[in-house]
Formats: sequence, structure tokens, C-alpha cells
Amino acid sequence: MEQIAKVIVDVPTMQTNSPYSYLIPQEFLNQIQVGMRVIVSFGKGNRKVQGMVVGIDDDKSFDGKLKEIDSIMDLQPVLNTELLKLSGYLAESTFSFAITCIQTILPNALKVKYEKELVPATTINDADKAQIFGGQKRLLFESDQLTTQQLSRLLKLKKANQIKINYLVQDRAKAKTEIQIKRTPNVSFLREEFDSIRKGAVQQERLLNYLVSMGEKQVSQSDLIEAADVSSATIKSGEKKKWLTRSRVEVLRDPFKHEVTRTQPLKLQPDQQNAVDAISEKINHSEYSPFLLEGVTGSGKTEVYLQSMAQALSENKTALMLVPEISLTPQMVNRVKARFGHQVAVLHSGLSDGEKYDEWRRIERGDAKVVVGARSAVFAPLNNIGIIIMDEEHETSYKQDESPRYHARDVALWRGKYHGCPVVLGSATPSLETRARAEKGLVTRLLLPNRINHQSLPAVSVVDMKNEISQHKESNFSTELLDAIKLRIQRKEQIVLMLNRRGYSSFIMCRDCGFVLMCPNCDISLTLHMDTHSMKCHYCGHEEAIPKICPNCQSHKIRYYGTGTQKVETELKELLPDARVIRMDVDTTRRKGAHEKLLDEFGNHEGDILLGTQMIAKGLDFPNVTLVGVLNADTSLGIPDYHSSERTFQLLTQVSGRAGRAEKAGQVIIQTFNPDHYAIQLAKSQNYEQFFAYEMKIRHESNYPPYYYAVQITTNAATEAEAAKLMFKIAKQAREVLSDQAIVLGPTPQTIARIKKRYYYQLIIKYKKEPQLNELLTKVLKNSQKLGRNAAKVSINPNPVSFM
Ligand SMILES: Nc1ncnc2c1ncn2[C@@H]1O[C@H](COP(=O)(O)OP(=O)(O)OP(=O)(O)O)[C@@H](O)[C@H]1O
Ligand SMILES: [Zn+2]
Ligand SMILES: [Zn+2]
Repeated sequence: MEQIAKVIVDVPTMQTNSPYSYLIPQEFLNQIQVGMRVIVSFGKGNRKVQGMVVGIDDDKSFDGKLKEIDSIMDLQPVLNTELLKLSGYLAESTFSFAITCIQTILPNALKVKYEKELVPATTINDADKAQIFGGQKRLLFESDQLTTQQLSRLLKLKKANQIKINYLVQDRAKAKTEIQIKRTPNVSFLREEFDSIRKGAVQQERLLNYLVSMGEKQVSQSDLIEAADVSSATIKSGEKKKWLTRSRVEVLRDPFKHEVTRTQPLKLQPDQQNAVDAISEKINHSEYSPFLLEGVTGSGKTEVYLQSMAQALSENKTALMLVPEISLTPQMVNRVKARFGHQVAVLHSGLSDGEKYDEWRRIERGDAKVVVGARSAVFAPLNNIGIIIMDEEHETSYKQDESPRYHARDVALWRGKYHGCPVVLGSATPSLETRARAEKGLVTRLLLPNRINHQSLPAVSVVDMKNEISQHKESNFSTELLDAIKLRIQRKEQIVLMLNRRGYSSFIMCRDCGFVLMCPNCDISLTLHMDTHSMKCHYCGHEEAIPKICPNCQSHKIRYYGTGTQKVETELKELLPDARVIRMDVDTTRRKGAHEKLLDEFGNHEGDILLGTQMIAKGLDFPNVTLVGVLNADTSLGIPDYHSSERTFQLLTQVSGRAGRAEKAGQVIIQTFNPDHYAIQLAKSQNYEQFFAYEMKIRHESNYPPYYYAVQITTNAATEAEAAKLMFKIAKQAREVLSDQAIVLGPTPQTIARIKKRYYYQLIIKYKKEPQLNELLTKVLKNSQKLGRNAAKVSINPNPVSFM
């Protein structure tokens, strides 16, 4: 009998999206399984490539001559049937390569070449053990060093669980340790030292000042450098003079690893109970059912998630919970851990490959029954899923913006169908798509219309900054907001201030000639970073020094523009010298765990004001916060995209929801130049339903999603002409197959027309039903690949979250 394996080869082209057939060698008959990786010869040159077995046929009818599989890479499947099927769905629905989709699902540790070792299990018999291990405890598994006979033998032993295989993943995480500083306990000695330093040694003076006031706690050297504004050389000389001691200390790598105090389920409010009951019924009946949990901010959605997950566990099933960006939601992760303890696996980008792989294995083995993670956690290898939850389902970070361009919501729904389980999409401001699907009855709506304990939503007022500006110029703070801040500080309450920075950044401009410093590789201005004292490009990473004179006209009046958080912080310190400000933005949260640390400080009331960018809008639950201020509501409105009103409304509602969540009532002040805009007016009344109705009307009138589907086609090339030429050709092909109902926008250059020295053109197709479209797009991709490496490239983005 002959067996034929269907193999997806690691040669990313559209042509290789269908599996290739390979003969299974006699030695591997009935040994090779679907989901194992193999080595095969590919193409005319018989290049050795990796491949994934996606099917096995006992069919002998094949009469052509087939190549044999060369070798195997795994002794057991690394992907199960479900995840393999899912990779197929991904490839098809996102116009991506099958192999890229498989790799997206596999953890990194399995992608790169890691060493594997074999160890005998207790069940192995002595003869086998002696023969294979020859008295050694372990054996490196290098399949290219072994004969097919040897491999076949190992496969059999593995199948009988007589050997075990370990992946020796090198931990690639850096920064496991840091240098910490402790001052000498002898403070009077420090005071005397002021006299001994030579005049003008300002750094040493600053260091002494800092040491005298820092207290007994240990601080990291890098924090000290920043806080005291001294160099590491000064610290070293301080060590020589016995002012301080330095030591290397191990720091926690996983910010979520620390133990959390366990919590018990709360007694549910009636609305919460209804929601949990409806979800539990579907869990118990193993029934696929999409839910929209629409609950105002502070209505207790999290408790509904937790108790629904508990229901799944009690039915011996598992639970998957997705959150927008894990580093931004430490509070949520802690709540899940506090309820489910060691059964929880957390997948986040802060983990090293090794740690991720460990968590992945824990999930696969069934040791972790609850998984919390951001977008890619939707591929967690859970078996027997009883519930899938997607918190803040409207967040755009759920959509991946590189290939495969999937939306985690679609994948969650696919897996929900596969496992027969409820999928709960939760939000205070659902995406229009999801809310519209609920309207059509495709999604069941569960409502939490009230805050816990019937605390009212905070009162929101809108301040027209046009009036303010004419009165007292350039300040970021209106009189109303400033007075409100002072009042809270007096009352020892806390304040959250948000600076809306989407589409807006701090740049440098010459006041004499208007020159703006641009990235040499991209069509975008460079952003000023005070912490590194440099100008950076957010797209390609280009970095250069801050110019002191204008490169264009040599004027010295080159100035810093844009309302950066640092600038606001400086102004706050001038206006309210006694207020303690905690600043949270990309600069202060770059280091691992920094985000959580700052939030902890704020939670412990070590700061009065939490000042930050969008990252502070989500999910924070601090009972002492009674005032939320939005400094500039408009910047996200100004973006020429059909989503901008929706984004602005969502953001304002989310951030407003941070105020008055416990006993004390909350207040929100929104500063804007567009006080009459509907997104701002409706955010003021925090009326999601009204916003939904109004925005749907606008989308209907202008033929936008969710009334239409959309697909974005992009070309890029080394010259603008090439990118445009290919785009126009595709547009022509598209117009030939599309019906009259479809609407084609473009071709146009993209908003940022040049990135990393390549030019971008795009075409948007809005459509309702176009049976020929998918086929055309697949063909376009195939053709573009024949053009070769340096030619113009095409990419396709189905249902883009933005048209820009
Ligand atoms: N049944 C309950 N009894 C008492 N307190 C509750 C109950 N349910 C939730 N809470 C508390 O109410 C507060 C708000 O709940 P939670 O943070 O879950 O709201 P949310 O709907 O997720 O809000 P947001 O959308 O703003 O993040 C939390 O401090 C939570 O512990
Ligand atoms: Zn750049
Ligand atoms: Zn100039």
C-alpha cells in the first residue's frame, strides 16, 4: 500500500497555497501524521524546504511519479486539525499565503531552528533504552543526522509514549538584570561631601542632592540617571567616594508573574445575572452563539466575563479571553488571574520566545484552561473551548495590519462555530458592524444599561477652546478645567487628563521659513523625542539629531510644535507647582513593566494627576478618580477617514467612563474647537444608541460600511510611476468584472505616499455582492508574483479599519 502526504511547502507564493503531493517512504507508513512538519525536495532544483503535512491519502490511484518525503522535523503533530483548518480559512479570507498563515498560528519557538532533545520515559524497555540512548540521559534530536530507519523507530516509540521530546529554546529575552543603587546610610557624611567637591562640578552636586533626599530604598541606575540628571560616570565616581553602592539585581521579567490575591465571585446585579444566564445556557448546550454585551462604562462587564468563564470551566471546558493590548490592560489581566489562579495562561508580546512557548505548551497540554491575550492569542491551542470573550470589541488593534490581515473578531467567530460555543463581544461603544449585526438579529444583544450601584454616569461639559484661546492665548488649560483640577486636588481626589494625539505629533518647524524636518525615507515629518534628544520617524525608525538652526534658511528660530505630553506636563508644573503628575506616554512606558508600575503608583495615590495619551482611556478602574479632562478632543476628528467620528466618540466615551466609578460622583470636561460636532455632542450625553442611529444614517447616505463591504488594494514600487501604472491596470481589470452596484475609489496615492523609500498607490472597492471579486483579486496577486523580486508589489486588505 502506498500513502501520499499533502504538504504545504515553505515557499511563500500564491501558487503554493494548494498542497503538493509527496510519497510517504515505507519506513514512515502510518507514522507520519497531519500537523507534523517534514523536509521535502521542491521544484526543479530539488531545493530542500520545510513543509507542513495537511492531509494523508491512502489513495493508490495516483499514477504519476511522486517525490518521497526526505525527512521529518517533528515526532508529534505541532498543529491540530482545528488550527490547520483555521490556517486554510485565514489564507482564503485574507488573500495570504497558506504557509504564512500556518506560521502565524505557530509559536515563534517552532519557527526558528531550535535544538530538540529526546529523553526516555519511564515506560521504555531496557533494550530500547540501551540501544537508543546508549547509557546517556538525553540525546540531541537532529533529524538530518538520523537515517529513516532510526527516525521511524523513534516515531514508534514516541507514539507509544516511551520517549519524550523537549525543545531547547534559548531565552532571547534581554534585560533580566539591572544595576541598582543604594546610598550610604551615613547621610551626614553625604552632607559634608558638598564641601569636598570642586566648584562647578554640577553633576556631582546634583547627585549628592539626590542621594540626600532619596531615602533608603534602592533605585535602578537608569532611573537615577534620569531623575538626578547625571551621567553613569558620575555615579561610578560616587561609588568610589563611598557615597553609594552599586549592585546587579535580577528583575522580574514577566510583569504579570507576581502572585495576586484571589477573589470570589460577586453577587450579580439583575442585568448581569441575565447576561450570565443567557451565555451559560449556550455553554451548557455546546451551541455556537454570538453575543454583544453592550454595557455602559463601569456597568460590570468584567464580572459577567469572569462568571461566564467559570461556567465553562465547571463544564470541563476551556475559556479564551481577548483584550486589546495586554500591556495596556494590566488591571484586566490581574482580575482574571485573581479569579482563576494558576489555570490562567497569559500570552503577550512582552514574553520571550521561550516563555511564550512554555505558555503555549501549557495550553496545549491542557494545564492552562483559561487564556488571556491580545490579538494573536486568538490562535491559542485550546481544546474544547467553552467560551470566547472579546473585550472592547470595537478596538482597531484587533485587526492585524500586515499579512495575514485578519481581524481577531472573525477568527473568534470561526472558532466559536468550530467548538460550538458562545462568543461574547463586549463594549460600552460597540463597533458599528457588530451593533448593526445585532440589529439584524445575527448577534444577540445583552444590555447593561446602568452602572454598578446605580451610580450615574459622570456629568460631561464641553468647553469651546475658540473662546478660551482669544482670552489667554497658548495655554492647554481652560479656566473651567484648571479650576476643576484645583478643587479635586484640594479634596484629595484624583484626576485623569488625556491628550488626544492620534494623527498628531510633536514636530519641529522654522518660524522664519516654515521648514519642517521630514524623514528622508518616508513622506512624514520626524517626531521630537525629548528622552533620547533626537528626531525619529515612526514608520521606518530613522533617527537624527535635533537641529539647532534651520537646515533650510539657517535661522535660529527653529521651534518645537505640537502639544506633546511633555509640554503639557511642563505647563502643569508651572500652573500647579504642588500637584504630583504621573505622565504616561510612549516615552515613559517603553520599558517593560513601566506601564503597570505607573498605574500602581497612581492607584496608591502617589500622584494626583495621571496625564497621558490614548493609552489611559481603556479599562482603568480607580475609585478615587472624580475628574477626567480631555485636552484636545479634535485631533482625531480632523483625520479624513470615514471612521473618524466613530473613533472620536468611542475614545471620548471610554475616557469619560474613568470618572466617578465608585461612591463619589464624577465629572468630565472636554476641550474642543468643534463643540457642535455630533460626535462630541453625543459623547457629552454618552448616548451610544443615539450615536449609532445617527452615524448609521451618515454611513447609509454616503455608502460606507457596514452598508457596504470594502477591500483596499495597494501597490508599492521603487518609483511612483511603477506603483501607479500597476494600480491603474488593476483598476481597469476590476471595473471589467464588477457590477454597477460596486463603487470604486481611486486609484490614488496613499495618504503617506512614500514609506521606507517605496511609493504607494491604492484603490478602494466598496461593494455589496460581487461573486467574481475574490477570484479576480487572487488572480491579481498571482500575476504580481510572476513579476519578480524587484518589481512592483500588490497587497490586499479586506475590510480595512481605515481607508488611509
Ligand atoms: N455585582 C457586583 N457587585 C458589586 N460590585 C461590582 C459588581 N460587578 C462589578 N462590580 C464592580 O464595579 C466596578 C466596575 O466594573 P467593571 O470594571 O467590570 O466595569 P466595565 O463594564 O468593565 O467598565 P469599563 O467598560 O469602563 O471598563 C468594578 O470595580 C467592579 O469590581
Ligand atoms: Zn521614515
Ligand atoms: Zn528656516
